[in-house]
Amino acid sequence: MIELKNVTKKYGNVWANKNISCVIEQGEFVYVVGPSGAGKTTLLEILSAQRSIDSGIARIGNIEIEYLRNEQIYKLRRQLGIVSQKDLFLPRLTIKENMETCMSALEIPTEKWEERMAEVLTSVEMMLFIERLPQELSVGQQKKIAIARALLNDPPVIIADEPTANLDVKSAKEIMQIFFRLNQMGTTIILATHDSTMVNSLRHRTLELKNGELIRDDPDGGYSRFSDPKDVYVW
Ligand SMILES: Nc1ncnc2c1ncn2[C@@H]1O[C@H](COP(=O)(O)OP(=O)(O)OP(=O)(O)O)[C@@H](O)[C@H]1O
Repeated sequence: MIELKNVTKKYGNVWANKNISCVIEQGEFVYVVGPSGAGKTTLLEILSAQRSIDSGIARIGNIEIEYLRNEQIYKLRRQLGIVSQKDLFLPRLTIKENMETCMSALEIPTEKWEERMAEVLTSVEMMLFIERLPQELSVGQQKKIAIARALLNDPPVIIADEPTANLDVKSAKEIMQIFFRLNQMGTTIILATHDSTMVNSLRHRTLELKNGELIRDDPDGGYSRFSDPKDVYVW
């Protein structure tokens, strides 16, 4: 379970997150929506222990994020799958070498590397691309690799920040199918997006932020109460 109680984060005079409270249970699929600058990335960074908070309480499991010492933060992050807005790959290393670097950091035993890498890359249909350099892949393919990398430690929770940004509809659907499949297998998914059509098409609980405040926590989902019901993708 993830729990936020009156969480606040300010940058100077800007309330990036203001008094946010919510509980996310294991196995939920939650969209985080809102206009640019609403505080989505800040919220996801708090949930993944990448950002400190000014006040309130943020808990992942029974771990209180604010009071973590450094090595505990490192341990906690290793239990989360994080897909950031900008996926950082080591540009001179192949996908295989990038994955190996990550598995080394995660302290996965070397004898398990090949099997683990094949498992996660096959799950996103990218096994054929392991000898390529990151820049030799399309944006959508890089995103799939980023998801595969986030799966290496088999995390119970995946936090993804706009994973379909800058993708065409077909690629966006493919990426979302991966998240839906993972969720069906029990993984908690917390996913920030601007894609109102996606949020309306496959409805899940939706947290809507505006000016740093949580203005809607809707278990029935949908981008907005006022959104056009015809505004959906055909799957
Ligand atoms: N490191 C920072 N320093 C100063 N202000 C910041 C910083 N990070 C975010 N902000 C400000 O906090 C507010 C929330 O930003 P955040 O990136 O969380 O929004 P967002 O909803 O993710 O936006 P987008 O959809 O454009 O990615 C914005 O006003 C932003 O300018």
